Amino acid sequence: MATLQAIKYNDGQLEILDQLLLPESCIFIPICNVEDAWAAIREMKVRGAPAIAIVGCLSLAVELRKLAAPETKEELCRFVKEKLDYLVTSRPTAVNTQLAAEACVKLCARLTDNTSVDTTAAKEDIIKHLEAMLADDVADNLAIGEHGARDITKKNATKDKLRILTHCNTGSLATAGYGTALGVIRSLHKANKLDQVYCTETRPYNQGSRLTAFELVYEKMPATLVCDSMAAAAMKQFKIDAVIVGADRVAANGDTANKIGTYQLAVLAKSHDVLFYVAAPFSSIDFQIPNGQSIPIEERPHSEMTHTGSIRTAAAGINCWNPGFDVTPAELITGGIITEKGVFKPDQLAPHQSN
Ligand SMILES: CSC[C@H]1O[C@H](OP(=O)(O)O)[C@H](O)[C@@H]1O
Repeated sequence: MATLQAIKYNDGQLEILDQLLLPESCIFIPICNVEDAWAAIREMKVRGAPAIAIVGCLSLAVELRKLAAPETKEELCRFVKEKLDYLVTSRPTAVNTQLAAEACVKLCARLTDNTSVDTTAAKEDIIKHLEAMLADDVADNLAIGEHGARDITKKNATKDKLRILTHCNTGSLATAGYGTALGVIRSLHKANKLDQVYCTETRPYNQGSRLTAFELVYEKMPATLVCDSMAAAAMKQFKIDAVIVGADRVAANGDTANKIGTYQLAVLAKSHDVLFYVAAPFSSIDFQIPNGQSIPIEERPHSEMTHTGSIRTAAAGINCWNPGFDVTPAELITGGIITEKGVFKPDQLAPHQSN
């Protein structure tokens, strides 16, 4: 069975699954330009570190396909950089869009310097570069799945099947397909090594109950929904073998920003002697920052806490604190960081970065 798709892109036509309508409705909406993408990302119609970068960059490819080639490559690259700089402002914590923008700007510089490439050919090269992100991300996720499943199985060699707890949504709805942490869970399931997935609701946006549960039911994986407040009791009661979460930005030392609630799961995993893994492609690792203290944490609207849809569920007038993310220190990531290049100790990432 094919896994769910959050992003549809064919010959310059881009559509995204409006995740605000899940799980009740599966409705794709068109993204016709960078402004559409920015709004959809900010409103979290599409979310998930890799998916945000991919939708942003594909929206630029949509615009470039319609754009008459400018007079000069310098003009073309100014256009591209301006659009990418705007996209990066949509949500501050995930680093994927920033890294994708930097890579595209470097490509523009190489094309500008290459006198054998004219403006039209340069535009085509940039479009191809942006469009390749879809397939590259799926390939990364399949590799993450295999590396992660192998490592967890090896570290639980006496267990026939494994019990995994996961947080937020890190599956096909957060990426171009297959997923990161949920990709590892898919690979464990494929290898017939999965006893049960416990997915947390992940308040206040409920990525777990609305999105991860949707993916797990869709693919008939053995899964149980738990409230965020049940995590400690679940680890004790069900003897969880490992916690696997995603990442929005991993710092050079392995400190990891991920959905709010991740840090407390890491603390609980430590106290219950449960392995704690982060699953993330290198496109989520920011080697430009030394540790987690430099990671910007997005504050989301208070209405995400005080309302469920249009229904108020918190007392009017109460003050709120609604950070979208928290930072888990590297020393709590006891299982390691699962990447498309392998599983590494949190402080062992730098030697494996691409040049
Ligand atoms: C595949 S990483 C997904 C990552 O992004 C989520 O945040 P959001 O739903 O706010 O975009 C969450 O932190 C996940 O771990």
